[in-house]
Amino acid sequence: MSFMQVVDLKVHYPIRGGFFNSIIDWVYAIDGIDMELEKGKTYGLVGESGCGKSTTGKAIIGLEKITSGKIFFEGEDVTKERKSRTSHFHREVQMIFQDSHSSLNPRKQIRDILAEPIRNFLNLTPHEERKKIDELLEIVGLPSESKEKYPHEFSGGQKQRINIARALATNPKLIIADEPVSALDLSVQAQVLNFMKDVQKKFGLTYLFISHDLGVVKHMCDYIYIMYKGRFVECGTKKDIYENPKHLYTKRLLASIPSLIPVGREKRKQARQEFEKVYEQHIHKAFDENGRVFDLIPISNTHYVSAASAKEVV
Ligand SMILES: Nc1ncnc2c1ncn2[C@@H]1O[C@H](COP(=O)(O)OP(=O)(O)OP(=O)(O)O)[C@@H](O)[C@H]1O
Repeated sequence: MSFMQVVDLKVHYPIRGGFFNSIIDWVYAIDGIDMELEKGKTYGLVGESGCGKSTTGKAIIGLEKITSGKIFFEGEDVTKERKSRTSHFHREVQMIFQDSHSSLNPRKQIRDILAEPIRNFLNLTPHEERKKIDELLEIVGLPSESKEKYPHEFSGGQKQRINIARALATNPKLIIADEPVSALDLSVQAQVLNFMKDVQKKFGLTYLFISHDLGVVKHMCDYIYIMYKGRFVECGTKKDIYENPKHLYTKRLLASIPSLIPVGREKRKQARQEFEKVYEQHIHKAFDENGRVFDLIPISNTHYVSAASAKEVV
């Protein structure tokens, strides 16, 4: 039994028009995709804007109406609409979105934001609930006093940590992360990505990581699906995709990353030597939330990772 399986999934949106507002055409947002996710791994879903990535995430979690196909979670058929899915599914599968700000209710204190999923899914006493909220804040590296505050009192990176804390509140097994760092400043992106990796290790989470950025996906994912116009044109391990891309579209996407981390053993060796030489010039200093300095290195035009993990990859 696979952890999660998506079979021939289609989501088609009708386009209405004319005098009677009848259906005049269809958008084939997802047009027959198959996926198989294994527990504890990170899967990347990559492609350019409009190719159907977000629709895939939303269809899996039940926020989009499925035209046809099947979704199985731990052997259970969960293809039906979200409201008809079991509370087991709602508890075990969570989603975080790009816009960390608008996904937090500005009128609620952090304590109430985190209490909501706890009250919906876990049967805790008020004392246990308070303890759980403190634990969640500790996991995401925020001080306990944060629970008295409101979302506007936090930075973008801290807000995304609160979103992650909320997603973790129900002890999920799968987190679908839709562009979780693309709205954040570059130095904060690396912090949040590395933090997500730590949380994954700690709780054995599976991630479905949606991104248009192959640099970020390379840093995060074990297995990658390349999406183009509602279909997968290629899928494979990180090594398959980056070292031996088959489809022209994947090659084009890869070519668009001016990467410091090239493909192929020989080239990597050269790059390591080069890396050591130019390390000092490429390094960017950043500060974490506790004011500690750390080094960042660019992996694409728009994304940075910590220099320590870039060294590992090169
Ligand atoms: N509710 C809707 N009604 C009609 N068309 C839609 C709807 N939602 C999405 N679409 C269309 O479906 C296609 C896929 O959209 P989707 O948001 O999944 O793409 P994406 O790959 O996530 O893009 P981005 O990276 O820009 O978020 C697009 O052509 C989009 O315009």
